[in-house]
Amino acid sequence: MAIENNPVEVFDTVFNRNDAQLSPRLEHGTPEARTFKIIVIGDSNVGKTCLTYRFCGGIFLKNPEATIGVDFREKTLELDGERIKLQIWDTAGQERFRKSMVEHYYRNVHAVVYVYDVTSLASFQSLPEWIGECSRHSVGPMVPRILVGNKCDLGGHREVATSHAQRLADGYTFPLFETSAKDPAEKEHVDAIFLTLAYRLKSHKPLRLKQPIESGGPLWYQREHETATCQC
Ligand SMILES: Nc1nc2c(ncn2[C@@H]2O[C@H](COP(=O)(O)OP(=O)(O)OP(=O)(O)O)[C@@H](O)[C@H]2O)c(=O)[nH]1
Ligand SMILES: [Mg+2]
Repeated sequence: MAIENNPVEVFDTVFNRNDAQLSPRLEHGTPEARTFKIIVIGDSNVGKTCLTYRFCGGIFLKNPEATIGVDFREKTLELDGERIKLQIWDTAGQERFRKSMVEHYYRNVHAVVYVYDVTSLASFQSLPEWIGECSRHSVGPMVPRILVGNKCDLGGHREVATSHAQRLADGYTFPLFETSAKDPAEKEHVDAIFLTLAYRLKSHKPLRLKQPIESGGPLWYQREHETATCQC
């Protein structure tokens, strides 16, 4: 769902719920899934919308419009018998379309996907800026993050070598994925990005709130074991 006009107003009206309700929950005795908020960020045109569409809907969007504010997509997975709902926030890369939404993006976020375009050195060079924006919005070090190089199907136009990206990822200790939202053969790799996060999140239990949710403070998690099999 695209947010247009006044993004914040529409956001509040359409979703009619506050960020506290987006925090992970498992209501015992009910089939409700624990819900985790994942934000997808990076420069405009790197393919954030196409990647999230490929994961949630299984298709490649040929002519997506630039995202205005944020689009929400959800996917529920069953991992080791537990239902996990990923609420994916596909954010706008263009500054003018994200200004009024930025606080919403980062509030109570559980995981972050940073996307760059392997055929655009500029989009890769922007990554420290995006990572810095997360820190400025109090996204803590325990929040799982993944670096994704998209548009690998355009191999002949590549401007960012895998080794170069790997060095950056290693420096931040983020996993690196290179893939293509366009190439149907890459669907499994696209899924792997979000499954990796789902497994990481699944093994996290809410530890305590350093600040009350109402004040916009981050949630912090205690890592437990990671699980090994997927039944999604
Ligand atoms: N060749 C190729 N093109 C892609 C791929 N993913 C996205 N595109 C194209 O790249 C363009 C931008 O894709 P979007 O998904 O809209 O990019 P975005 O990051 O969401 O852009 P903003 O919403 O403006 O932040 C579109 O023309 C897509 O068709 C890919 O894997 N390969
Ligand atoms: Mg988009």
